[in-house]
Amino acid sequence: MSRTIGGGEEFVTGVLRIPHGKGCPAVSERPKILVLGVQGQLASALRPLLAGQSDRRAIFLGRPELDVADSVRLRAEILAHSPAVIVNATAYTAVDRAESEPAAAYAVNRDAVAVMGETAERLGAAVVHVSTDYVFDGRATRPYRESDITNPQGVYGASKLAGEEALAASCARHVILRTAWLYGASGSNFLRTMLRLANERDSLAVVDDQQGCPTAVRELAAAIGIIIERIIGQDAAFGLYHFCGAGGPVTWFDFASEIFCQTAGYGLPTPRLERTTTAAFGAPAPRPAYSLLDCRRIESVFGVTRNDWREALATVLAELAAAQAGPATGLDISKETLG
Ligand SMILES: NC(=O)C1=CN([C@@H]2O[C@H](COP(=O)(O)OP(=O)(O)OC[C@H]3O[C@@H](n4cnc5c(N)ncnc54)[C@H](OP(=O)(O)O)[C@@H]3O)[C@@H](O)[C@H]2O)C=CC1
Ligand SMILES: Cc1cn([C@H]2C[C@H](O)[C@@H](COP(=O)(O)OP(=O)(O)O[C@H]3O[C@@H](C)C(=O)[C@@H](O)[C@H]3O)O2)c(=O)[nH]c1=O
Repeated sequence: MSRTIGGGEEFVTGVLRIPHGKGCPAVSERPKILVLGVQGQLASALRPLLAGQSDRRAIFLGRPELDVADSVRLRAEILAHSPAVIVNATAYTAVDRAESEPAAAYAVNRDAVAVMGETAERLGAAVVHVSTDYVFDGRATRPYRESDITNPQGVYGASKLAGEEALAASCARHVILRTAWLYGASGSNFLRTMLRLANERDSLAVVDDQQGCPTAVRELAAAIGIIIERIIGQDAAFGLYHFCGAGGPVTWFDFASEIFCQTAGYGLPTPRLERTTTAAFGAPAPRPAYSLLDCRRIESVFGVTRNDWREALATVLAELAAAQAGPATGLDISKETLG
């Protein structure tokens, strides 16, 4: 099976082969980066980033061709590709659904990560893994540091913490990046949910008692790109890092307000926003009331810079507008495009 997805890259039975230019090292000599995950927010943001590196080979493997919960196949695929670096961009991210599907959440968020770690250790490969602010209980009064005690409140956060622990136990060289409130121009995220709901309703109630900071997925991908380079250059400090947008804390209500403030500039209708509470909203999964991440460690060790979340949002909206340019507004937020 062969089909083309975005930017002319060829997608062959689940393997995305990144084209390369002249004068590059032979294909077999280039360090291979195996990205697990194809369609998700992070995998989609990593694709153009890794495509720009002519001296690396990047392979994307994910559903439907590879189910990472199939541990036998996952192990076999990693061994067959024998990468220098594995980036795990798969996860079970349905926070509310995880409460009633814990086995499915743990299969992807813990067990698959354990297999990635064990297999990487056998190969001498490094693993870059992504985790979440939802490993914390939200009772802090200052940004969470990497050394702070975890205490997840829901199944999703608990399964992600179990994945962190499984990777650490594997003894593979690894970097775990905890991030928060990820969003981008594509995929399933709060920004796109807000734009879709604004198409359907005149008013929206949004919780104003959970504090954190939105993170543009393209910025997380850029940080991962820097970390991959340092790993390949044998210059990486492995371990646990926090990474989220700068300028927080804000609430989901603040995020929604800023979204509609900025999209008004594109001539889009602005729904009336009402503040609500987590209790009144009544989502099935508990979420931390405060989950701002202290990101000084990744800034100092890897030189990663972070943008103010409002500026990052403006960039993402411009990207969305460019990708979906409509003649009238420049930003097409029809139900069809937002899914
Ligand atoms: N989204 C967020 O707000 C946040 C995310 N994170 C973490 O960041 C990382 C990236 O998240 P993000 O890109 O947003 O997540 P997405 O939900 O956008 O993508 C996850 C991807 O994993 C794939 N996947 C799930 N189960 C399997 C499986 N069994 N086999 C193969 N692939 C599978 C999904 O495939 P399919 O498309 O087929 O479902 C999907 O493409 C995750 O580790 C997540 O926990 C951390 C903080 C915030
Ligand atoms: C759609 C909607 C949500 N909300 C609330 C529910 C929830 O408390 C908050 C965020 O809702 P969402 O369901 O979009 O986001 P949620 O699934 O909680 O997002 C989380 O995803 C996982 C994967 C993470 O790792 C976290 O960092 C975080 O980004 O906003 C409203 O108040 N009004 C609304 O109309």
